[in-house]
Amino acid sequence: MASPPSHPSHILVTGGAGYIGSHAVLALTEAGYRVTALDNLATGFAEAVLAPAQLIVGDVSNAQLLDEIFTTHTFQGVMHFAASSVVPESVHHPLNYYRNNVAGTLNLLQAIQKYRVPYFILSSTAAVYGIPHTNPVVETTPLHPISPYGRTKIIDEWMLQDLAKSEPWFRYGILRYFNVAGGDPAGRLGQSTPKATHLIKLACQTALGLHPQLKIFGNDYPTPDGTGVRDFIHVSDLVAAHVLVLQSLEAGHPSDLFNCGYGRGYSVQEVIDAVKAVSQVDFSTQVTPRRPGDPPAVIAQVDKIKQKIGWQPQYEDLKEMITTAFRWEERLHRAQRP
Ligand SMILES: NC(=O)c1ccc[n+]([C@@H]2O[C@H](COP(=O)([O-])OP(=O)(O)OC[C@H]3O[C@@H](n4cnc5c(N)ncnc54)[C@H](O)[C@@H]3O)[C@@H](O)[C@H]2O)c1
Ligand SMILES: O=c1ccn([C@@H]2O[C@H](COP(=O)(O)OP(=O)(O)O[C@H]3O[C@H](CO)[C@H](O)[C@H](O)[C@H]3O)[C@@H](O)[C@H]2O)c(=O)[nH]1
Repeated sequence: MASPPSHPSHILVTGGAGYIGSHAVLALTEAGYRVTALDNLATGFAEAVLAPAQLIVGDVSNAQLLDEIFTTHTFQGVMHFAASSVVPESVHHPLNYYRNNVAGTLNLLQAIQKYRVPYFILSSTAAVYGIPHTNPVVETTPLHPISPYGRTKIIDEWMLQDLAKSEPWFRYGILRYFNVAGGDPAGRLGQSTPKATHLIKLACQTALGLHPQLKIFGNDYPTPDGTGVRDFIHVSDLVAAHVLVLQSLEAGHPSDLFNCGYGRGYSVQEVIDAVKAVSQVDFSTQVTPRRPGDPPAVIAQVDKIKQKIGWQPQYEDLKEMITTAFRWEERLHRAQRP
């Protein structure tokens, strides 16, 4: 982690009460930044915004609120995590996704233009690539999103790129996350997302007896063991990348776009075996048909982020990542028991 600057920049973190945003708030605070989170608590939790960061409860779509926030504070940068991000939900309610992810981001960018906030970091996603024909996926791989969610994130990327072309004082970093998992290794934060659909979180919940069994969505993929393969990145490594990208913009580097993963894949079966080993529970699984829209394998090419901003992951070990997720899930489980 970089040493704290002598005059801390003030960073606005939208979605700062959510899973990844709350870890970013913590990483920014530890790097010496002053942090304010803006979150409507749709899927986030006020207690996830750890002091001394401040939370403003409100919506990025509220232009009047943004006027108030940007006139009472001077921000040097914005990290924009606030979004809706459940792929199947985006298929059933596409306009809600365009409203929250596109209109919300547009509203925020209009305020950023009005108040001249120089640095912006966007949460994008591997979902912009759709079903990759080859792996690993490079940043220049053509974009073929297959869900409204993925399309809303491409539109966000385009808005940023066009704004930067028209405003020379404005620079951005776009981070395309692959599969994010785990929690703060010191146990202060984790993934509390309600109704999460993510494999590692669901497997940990199943190990704790919260689900009778874990479904394996297809074992007939053209992969070594037939189950889907994904590139899992620990949330603490991901938010460290955000801080480095922000610092590179502050140091004068140009706008850029980066994949965020580890460049290696684990299969669904390998993840399940690792969760069983960590939890020491041999929970039940059931193979079901493939989940519609799931690519067989998605693995990031991550040379660019390593070479350009010197990002070095610390938590690549799958069992270590799962251990942090499992410990957080145990804590949530204990807190919810009468
Ligand atoms: N979790 C992943 O695997 C993953 C992968 C790729 C990209 N992403 C992206 O990362 C970002 C964070 O995702 P997450 O997993 O932490 O999800 P999350 O749901 O935990 O966090 C999103 C946060 O944004 C808030 N929010 C949503 N709409 C808002 C609005 N209009 N105004 C203010 N706050 C609002 C929610 O209350 C929540 O706290 C999202 O942009 C998501 O698309 C996540
Ligand atoms: O109960 C489950 C849940 C998942 N899976 C499998 O596990 C793998 C990972 O699935 P996740 O739902 O955990 O993650 P996705 O790869 O579908 O999607 C995640 O990564 C995407 C980028 O690749 C998007 O960013 C998206 O928002 C984010 O949820 C897939 O092969 C899926 O079929 C199961 O077998 N059983």
